[in-house]
Amino acid sequence: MELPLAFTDRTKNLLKDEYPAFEKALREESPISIRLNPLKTNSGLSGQEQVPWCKNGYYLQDRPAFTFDPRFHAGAYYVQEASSMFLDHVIRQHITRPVRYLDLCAAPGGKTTLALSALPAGSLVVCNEIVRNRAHVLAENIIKWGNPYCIVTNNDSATFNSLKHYFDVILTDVPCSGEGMFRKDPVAVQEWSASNVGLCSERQKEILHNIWDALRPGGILIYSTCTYNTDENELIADYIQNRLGATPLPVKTDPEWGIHKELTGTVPCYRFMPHVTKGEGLFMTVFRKSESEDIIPRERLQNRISAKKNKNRNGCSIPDNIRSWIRNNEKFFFSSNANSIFAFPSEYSEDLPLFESRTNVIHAGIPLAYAKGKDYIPEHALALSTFLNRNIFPEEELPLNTALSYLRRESFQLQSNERDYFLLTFEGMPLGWAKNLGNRANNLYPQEWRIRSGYTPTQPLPIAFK
Ligand SMILES: C[S@@+](CC[C@H](N)C(=O)[O-])C[C@H]1O[C@@H](n2cnc3c(N)ncnc32)[C@H](O)[C@@H]1O
Repeated sequence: MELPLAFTDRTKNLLKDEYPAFEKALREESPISIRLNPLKTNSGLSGQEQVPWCKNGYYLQDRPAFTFDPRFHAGAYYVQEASSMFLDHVIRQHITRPVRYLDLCAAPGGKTTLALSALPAGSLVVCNEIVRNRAHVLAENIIKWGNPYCIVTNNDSATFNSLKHYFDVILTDVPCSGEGMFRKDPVAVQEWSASNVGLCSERQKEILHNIWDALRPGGILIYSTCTYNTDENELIADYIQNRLGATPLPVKTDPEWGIHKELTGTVPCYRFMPHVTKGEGLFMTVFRKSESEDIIPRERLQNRISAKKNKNRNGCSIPDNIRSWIRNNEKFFFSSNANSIFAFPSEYSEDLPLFESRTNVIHAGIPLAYAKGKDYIPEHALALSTFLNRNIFPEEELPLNTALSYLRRESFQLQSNERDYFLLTFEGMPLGWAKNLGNRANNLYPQEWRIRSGYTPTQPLPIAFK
């Protein structure tokens, strides 16, 4: 790896005596890590080292071909770089009651799926991505994770400006110059320039201004980047303190984790660098918004919208049998939209219409079914939802080869002759639906999610759940 000269000059200045160790570590292999979905796997991983700052994070010894593991497609785990999992520690330390949480720059969804597992149960997560095709990848990962307390939007950060004091917590995992990805991604090295660092830091300030009003007084802001320079890190932390008037919120950490403290200024910052921490580059700092402003009651925002939008909810005619497709259905409200039926947690029945009217919602709650003629076809998201009622549909467990054929959307046959919608599983985990016609089955796996490679592994899967 040929590092840009301006980068080495700047970083030598910053790290001083530590620089040689840092550069040496940049030339070493990146550790591989995954984070388990506690709602889909209630165990740990056998024989693997745990990521110390994340309850469900594990290092792997090698990089398996995740694409050919059906459990990956079932949402049993997310492949995430270990340093990023520090968010788990921050959330568990500072957030103890259910919150309304915004993940502003969320695709592909690593930190969103983490928050969905780490936040107190009953929290609502709104995750947003500005780039349209990345927003769809985000929605795919949220659907696989299977937690219904989530809304996915595709908007510019300025859109959130009007939701004054709505969120209790906002994570801004901002676009940055990506120095922390140099070891994993050669493109990040090629695209780096000192002028881009300047552009990134201006954009970061603009993003922070855009969402600042949406955070309630007393609410928490988590700011993170995956870069090393201070322009996008400590200097932005100073800016949040001095220009936005926020108070830094220290995070207790274990010295054994090797987290580096701030390199300039006095705001407590948490720096992950490969010569001291086992992971890629990450910077994180946490603030509390001052309580001095009067809080705008959330109801005031909601009432303007919800009366009209909610007219059709709950009361609309949803067939009872479809309501029974999810567990604890008394905790959800049901709604239909064109030919589709979906469910959303009742305690947020006033919130969804707000987002539907102010943002571009591309996924919310649990899509249940869509009407085709007289038939209701179960949605793929229902198969992957952690609220799916497993007593409704017949199931068939697939061996590895057939599971991979199914995930490639190839045609295949089921053991059963029963004509019905079948839930297909691998090691007991739902993968999706097939409509069994007796002599053959229609593969209902989403076309755009299918595995595009014909390769089938011959070795047993290298990840062993306990
Ligand atoms: C560091 S990545 C987010 C990674 C994500 N949080 C995760 O953990 O998987 C930053 C994201 O910000 C998005 N982005 C780019 N420009 C933006 C802007 N002006 N405002 C908000 N987000 C932006 C990028 O498309 C990218 O998906």
